[in-house]
Amino acid sequence: MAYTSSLHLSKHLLLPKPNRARPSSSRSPSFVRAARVVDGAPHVNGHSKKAHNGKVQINGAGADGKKGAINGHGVVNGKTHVNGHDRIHLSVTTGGGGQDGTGLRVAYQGAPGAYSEFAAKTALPGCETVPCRAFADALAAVDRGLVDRAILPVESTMEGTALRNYDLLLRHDLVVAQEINLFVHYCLLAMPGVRATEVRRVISHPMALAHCGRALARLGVDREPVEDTAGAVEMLRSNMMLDTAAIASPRAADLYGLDVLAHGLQDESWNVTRFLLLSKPPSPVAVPVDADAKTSMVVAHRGGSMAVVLKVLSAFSSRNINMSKLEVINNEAGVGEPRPPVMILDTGARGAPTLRAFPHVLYVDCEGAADDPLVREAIKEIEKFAVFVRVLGCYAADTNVYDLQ
Ligand SMILES: O=C(O)C(=O)C[C@]1(C(=O)O)C=C[C@@H](O)C=C1
Repeated sequence: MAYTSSLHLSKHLLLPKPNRARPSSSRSPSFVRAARVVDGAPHVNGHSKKAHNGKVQINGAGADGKKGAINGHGVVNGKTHVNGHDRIHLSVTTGGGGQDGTGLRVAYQGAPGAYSEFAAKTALPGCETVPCRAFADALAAVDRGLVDRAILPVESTMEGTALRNYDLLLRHDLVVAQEINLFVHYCLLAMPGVRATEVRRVISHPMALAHCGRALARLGVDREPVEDTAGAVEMLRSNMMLDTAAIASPRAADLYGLDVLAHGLQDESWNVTRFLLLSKPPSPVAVPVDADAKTSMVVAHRGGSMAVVLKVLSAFSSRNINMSKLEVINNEAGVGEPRPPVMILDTGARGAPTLRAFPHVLYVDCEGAADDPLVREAIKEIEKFAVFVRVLGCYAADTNVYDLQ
């Protein structure tokens, strides 16, 4: 049987902790933190709103997504909000997310205007972004030393872990240097003058189509996946497609001069994607002394029972180490429709790094630095019963969620 189960996370994605003071950067005024948390509830524009069912409200978009909506279609500032979410307006202007990116080249999948590009610019203000046809090309560009970093989306609040991107990451001798969480606000874009009623087909990245499934069903349009959201917009523009719309960011609309037919197309109002910035080892970024560290690893085991999951949990919990992600992958051969085993580059292998196949794998993120004595002990304990452990990186935990303005 092939299955994945995920106990991950996203406490961090959903409920970011109060932020340590970071210097704001004037270099990237277009990115803001989307939510700050005080007392465990996200604050947007200084308002903390918790719905009666414990879900978070943003700018009045209720947990049922219906506030301000007429037949599920809200209209705010004259724009249609298909899923009833108000467009999120933020007044928190704390600047870019991370380190100075001046002089750094960051590869991303897609055309200019893709969410990955925004995430890279937020994480490394001032960096030069390098578009690539596919994520594999972006990672290969780091491998070959053509760029300094690649950016890879690895999970989203709506879809969980992006397994295909993890597969890619594990095949390379790269380390996680930084993380960044981006609020993903989807718009429906069309050629200037095209009306919503004229749209027969919607094109976008498969993840964007999945995140907007309910809205697209309501619109009753055909869906076609393409490589990335901004690529879809570029395609509309260059082919002058008048019966087709694209799902992409409001920034992509500005960049390519398209009309925004609707905002807030995502099925869930709280739609956050987590990206990792990857570099060649050793990581060029030291975790600042005043920052919380996070360590990501992959653990391969013999399978046969879920007891190993409990052992991993116990290795961390017995040392009071918090885990922020645990993804369980079991790809057994011969039953049902198996997924192929996970291929992991064994970077510690004698001689050249070797690709090894593992059907039973766990993806783990924990709080703490890889060289913290307790984290080291936990990993040593796991190594006793695991077949293979590879630390993917140790980096500063960034619990902020950033938004495009
Ligand atoms: O197509 C883009 O714009 C991307 O950056 C890729 C991607 C993804 O692969 O998840 C990134 C964020 C959004 O969730 C949608 C698509």
